Amino acid sequence: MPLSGTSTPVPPSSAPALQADALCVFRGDRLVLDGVSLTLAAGGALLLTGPNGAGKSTLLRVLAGLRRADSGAVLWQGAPALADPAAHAARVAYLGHQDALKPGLSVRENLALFVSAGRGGDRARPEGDSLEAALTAMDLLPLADLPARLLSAGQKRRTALARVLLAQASLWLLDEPSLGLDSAAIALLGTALAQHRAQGGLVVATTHVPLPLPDTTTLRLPGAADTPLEDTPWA
Ligand SMILES: Nc1ncnc2c1ncn2[C@@H]1O[C@H](COP(=O)(O)OP(=O)(O)OP(=O)(O)O)[C@@H](O)[C@H]1O
Repeated sequence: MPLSGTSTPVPPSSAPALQADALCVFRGDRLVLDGVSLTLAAGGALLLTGPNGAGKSTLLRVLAGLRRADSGAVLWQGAPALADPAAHAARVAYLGHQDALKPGLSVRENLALFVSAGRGGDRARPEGDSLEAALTAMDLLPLADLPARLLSAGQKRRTALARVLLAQASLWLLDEPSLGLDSAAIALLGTALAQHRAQGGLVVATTHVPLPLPDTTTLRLPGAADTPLEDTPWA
């Protein structure tokens, strides 16, 4: 059954910043996404929920341009988003399940490598100050000179989130961003999300737990065996 999630209404004259129309994706012989549509205006946030295997990460990767849909379209400001893959990559900051850090490089070196590789960025290029600001925003200054291989899971996640801040991209696509974070780090994530949205940035995030993200729309993907929480034997 086709699904759709729509953020706060936008004036009819202006196209939503991000739009997906009737996306269908097969994985193997299973139709994982069956006509999924969504719209998101500047400053908006969309939560993708649903059971394991429902297709949340798949949808996020399609929106990021990392995976092709079998049918349907992704639009940015009303135009096909993936017609120019480099332009789309520049407007996207993607956080996957893997934190993808170089284990032998320090936290600061990992972030500096990301900046020097020119990753992301449809906004002003980050300067050295931005790197320190990203470290501060994720409370990483005390860890900045530690090799990434020595970080805990939550510390690695905070480093990956600092990289999202550094990308200076309009569209944040976050796969379970709070995974492994303690309550203090979740509060930092909430602040970063709010600042991004206040500047007109967009957020699409998958999650199994509540996130510090007010005024969101939720799109629940049903998956193969969708059991409402209240119907489970332990609820
Ligand atoms: N490489 C692959 N080949 C075939 N099927 C795959 C592949 N990777 C994932 N899938 C299937 O695609 C479906 C959707 O996976 P996806 O990772 O998008 O789900 P999800 O909603 O993000 O799950 P979770 O909540 O566990 O993170 C699952 O049924 C999964 O088994």
